[in-house]
Amino acid sequence: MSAEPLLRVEDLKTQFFTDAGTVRAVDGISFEVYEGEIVGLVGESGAGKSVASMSLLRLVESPGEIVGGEITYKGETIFGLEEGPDGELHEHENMLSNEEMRTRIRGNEIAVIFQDPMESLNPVFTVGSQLREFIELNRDLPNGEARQEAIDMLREVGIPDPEERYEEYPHQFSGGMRQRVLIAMALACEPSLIIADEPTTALDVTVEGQIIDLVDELQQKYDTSFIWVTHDMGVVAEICDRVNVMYLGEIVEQAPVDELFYDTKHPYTDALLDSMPRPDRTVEELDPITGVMPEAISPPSGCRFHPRCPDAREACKRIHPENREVARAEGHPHRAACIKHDVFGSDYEESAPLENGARGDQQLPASAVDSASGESERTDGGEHNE
Ligand SMILES: Nc1ncnc2c1ncn2[C@@H]1O[C@H](COP(=O)(O)OP(=O)(O)OP(=O)(O)O)[C@@H](O)[C@H]1O
Ligand code: NI
Repeated sequence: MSAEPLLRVEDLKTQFFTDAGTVRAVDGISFEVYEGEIVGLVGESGAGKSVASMSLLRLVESPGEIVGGEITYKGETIFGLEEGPDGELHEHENMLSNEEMRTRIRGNEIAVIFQDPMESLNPVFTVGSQLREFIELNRDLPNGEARQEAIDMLREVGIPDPEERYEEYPHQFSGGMRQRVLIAMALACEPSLIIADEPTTALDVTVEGQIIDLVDELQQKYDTSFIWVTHDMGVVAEICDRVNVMYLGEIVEQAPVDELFYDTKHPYTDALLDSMPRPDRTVEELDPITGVMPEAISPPSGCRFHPRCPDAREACKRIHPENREVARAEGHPHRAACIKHDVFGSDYEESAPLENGARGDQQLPASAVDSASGESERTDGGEHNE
């Protein structure tokens, strides 16, 4: 890609320091978002999708903390650590201040839409007044114009009779309509990037479809980029241009959406796709993923997916693969963190297969806190091929 990405995330790590140990919720993820793209973050519950999203806005709360990596947005440093002369890690000197994040970035540059609109809407104020106040706070509009702008925005997101609905309270709106209000609010400051964290998960399929169509339409009109968080591969297929598949705090596969679906490179992505209802398969053919995702507090050694992976071999218990480019498609890398691919140059081929599936659940004991980086060989020592 020649153009600079809007957002670049490099080796981002976010951890929660709990009594039970360190939760490696986001454990070294890297991805980019280019202008006008809808980029998916997909994975099972607990994969780290929401923590990753909150990290991008620097909204992680104690006992959580971003402990490593770099987040760059339009060339500015949202987060960055660098080694000082004393050998310790320090925040970049040009890292945006909390004040700048609050006044300049959040809402204005990067907006967020959550799953539950009632968390973002105050039940005691009318929808219109909340939208108007938000516009007043964030945009420099002459008196009275914010109201009109709010009504226009409600119309824009497909709310019928916006003048009347302006005066109504959130509980008078259906779930889908409330989600439209949040989209209006997110769009109100014309941000360049919107992070949508499972915004349609609570809605029924028909309403979900309508919201997705709306977002598609608005995205084309305003050329806004999106990070779309979901556990649903069907939604990914509908809306995303490129996709990041997350498993236990890591991105295990990254590719343009068609490439991901038709030339899948990671067994976890395969499993997600097999468990998804599709028009070309009957319900009986659905194949739920075996086992449960282990805790981020004690990830398995080697490849974190190996205890559930149908392709796992002995080497997978030992080698912790980084997300490495295995192909290119549509001018973008197709990356996968799986040593069965030749570019890893591992002994996968010669290694003995593991009998997964038959063995059920093979989680490591909880005492193995932090075992992942301590005991595994990593593949990311030097030979990057990008
Ligand atoms: N406040 C917290 N304290 C401790 N651990 C946390 C906290 N918040 C999140 N985690 C842990 O971080 C990991 C990632 O959680 P996250 O909410 O990002 O998952 P997710 O992919 O968004 O899942 P879901 O689909 O359920 O929303 C999980 O192991 C979770 O238990
Ligand atoms: Ni989440």
